[in-house]
Amino acid sequence: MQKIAVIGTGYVGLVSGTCFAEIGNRIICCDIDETKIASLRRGIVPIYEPGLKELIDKNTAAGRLLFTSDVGAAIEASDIVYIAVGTPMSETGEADMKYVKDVARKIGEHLNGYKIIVNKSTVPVGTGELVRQIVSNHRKYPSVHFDVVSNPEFLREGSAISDCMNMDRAVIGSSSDKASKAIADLHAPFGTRIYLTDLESAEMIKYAANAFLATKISFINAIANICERVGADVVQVSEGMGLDSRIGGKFLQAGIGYGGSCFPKDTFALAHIADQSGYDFELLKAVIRTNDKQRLIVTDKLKQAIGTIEGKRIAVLGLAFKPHTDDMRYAPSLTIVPEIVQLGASVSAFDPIATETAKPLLPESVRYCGTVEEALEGCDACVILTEWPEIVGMDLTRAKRLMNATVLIDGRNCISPLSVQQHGFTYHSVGRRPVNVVGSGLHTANF
Ligand SMILES: NC(=O)C1=CN([C@@H]2O[C@H](COP(=O)(O)OP(=O)(O)OC[C@H]3O[C@@H](n4cnc5c(N)ncnc54)[C@H](O)[C@@H]3O)[C@@H](O)[C@H]2O)C=CC1
Ligand SMILES: O=C(O)[C@H]1O[C@H](OP(=O)(O)OP(=O)(O)OC[C@H]2O[C@@H](n3ccc(=O)[nH]c3=O)[C@H](O)[C@@H]2O)[C@H](O)[C@@H](O)[C@@H]1O
Repeated sequence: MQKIAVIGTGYVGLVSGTCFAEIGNRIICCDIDETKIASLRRGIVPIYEPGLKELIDKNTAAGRLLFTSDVGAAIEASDIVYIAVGTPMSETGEADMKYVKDVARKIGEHLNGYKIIVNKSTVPVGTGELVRQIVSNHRKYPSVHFDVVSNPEFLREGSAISDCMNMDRAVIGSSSDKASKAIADLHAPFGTRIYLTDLESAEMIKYAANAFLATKISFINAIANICERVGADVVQVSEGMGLDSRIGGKFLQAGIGYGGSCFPKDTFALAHIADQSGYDFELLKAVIRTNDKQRLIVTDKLKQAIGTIEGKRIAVLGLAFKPHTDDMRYAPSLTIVPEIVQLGASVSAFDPIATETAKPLLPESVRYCGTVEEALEGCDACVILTEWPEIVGMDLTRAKRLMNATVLIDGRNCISPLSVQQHGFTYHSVGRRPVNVVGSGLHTANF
């Protein structure tokens, strides 16, 4: 059993702290946000993540998971201190390191014995060294030693618990073998593969991984745009490409582009790191530009389908940046909904979970609906922005009855073209052919 302080109770701090508790460690999750800590102590989990509340309740009841706003006391009571605070995008594109630096100072001030300081936040290369210097400079007892480790997080929102419990790999970077071993041992109960490296490479692995995944998405979106023009079907193209094990089928789902708290900010941050190092990362900059443009295709398609948007009623289905989360950070809906409203349409929006997070961020005129059906009633077109199961599985017969006109813009390619066509809808997707060719797809050799 390790005594661990996790500083920052955002997605990463809460999920990884809870998973470390689940495998038998004593975890103190701490945050300077006292309201958040007070809620967590009352059993109210501030984010929507499937399975998280149940796991928090189980581990708090077992006494393995504690919450406090006294960050100093949590540091003093622990042998391992995880930094899991935000590194948001600053105005100039680079990661804002303010919170990490504040935490490093705090750790220095409360370093009452040997501790391993582990950075889980996504940070520019060199941050481990920066943390080491800040902690050193603020040490109350200069004779007390510490080690710094980089252990970046790879979980995805919406499947965070399972990602954490079944990591593909844990990347552990440090110049101290003793500290690396301790953090590798901590991961042993997860049965995960361990990749040991130096601090700088571990920090770079995180950015490179996110930038590569973002590149796959922008690449397939560009292919989808070409498919539309030349009459190919991007779903079949990506399936056919993905069967090559060197390419792999994951992250090749075309649509309106990536959003969320990480890909947008991490691609910008890596482009900035490259610029600072004297390398113009043109490829990554093109990935970002392609993604920014991709969300604009929704209103183009809408105009194409219904002519003028002014005075029309549009149903927007899905607001969160992906299903199974209430996170609205850099969600495509934040660009698309204001654009539709600005073009003079009235918007009826439905999202099963993200409505409350979305409200302060979207135009006041948006009408929020409790069901897909309520949003569809009387509308001239329906736009799908997030592939929530209740949206993918909507009753098309009922939808057709409720809608004024039968235009469906599927920004996530999540509805079967054949099915919408059979129900009499005019279907607009991102790079799909209106109807799949019968007999297409994977067949065995003796077909
Ligand atoms: N959200 C995600 O799915 C993933 C995020 N990451 C990375 O992990 C880091 C954290 O991300 P999120 O959890 O989304 O962040 P977040 O912004 O949601 O939460 C950060 C928390 O840190 C707290 N905090 C800030 N300064 C503090 C201080 N001095 N002392 C104590 N608490 C403090 C804030 O009050 C907030 O509750 C970022 O670097 C992010 O890029 C990595 C993988 C996945
Ligand atoms: O650093 C992070 O914060 C995390 O960022 C992403 O996780 P997340 O943003 O939660 O969600 P993803 O499932 O990766 O989706 C990101 C965006 O890409 C979009 N996407 C994803 C896959 C795809 O094929 N096509 C596509 O458009 C999604 O709709 C979503 O908007 C990474 O997948 C995680 O490994 C990483 O830890």
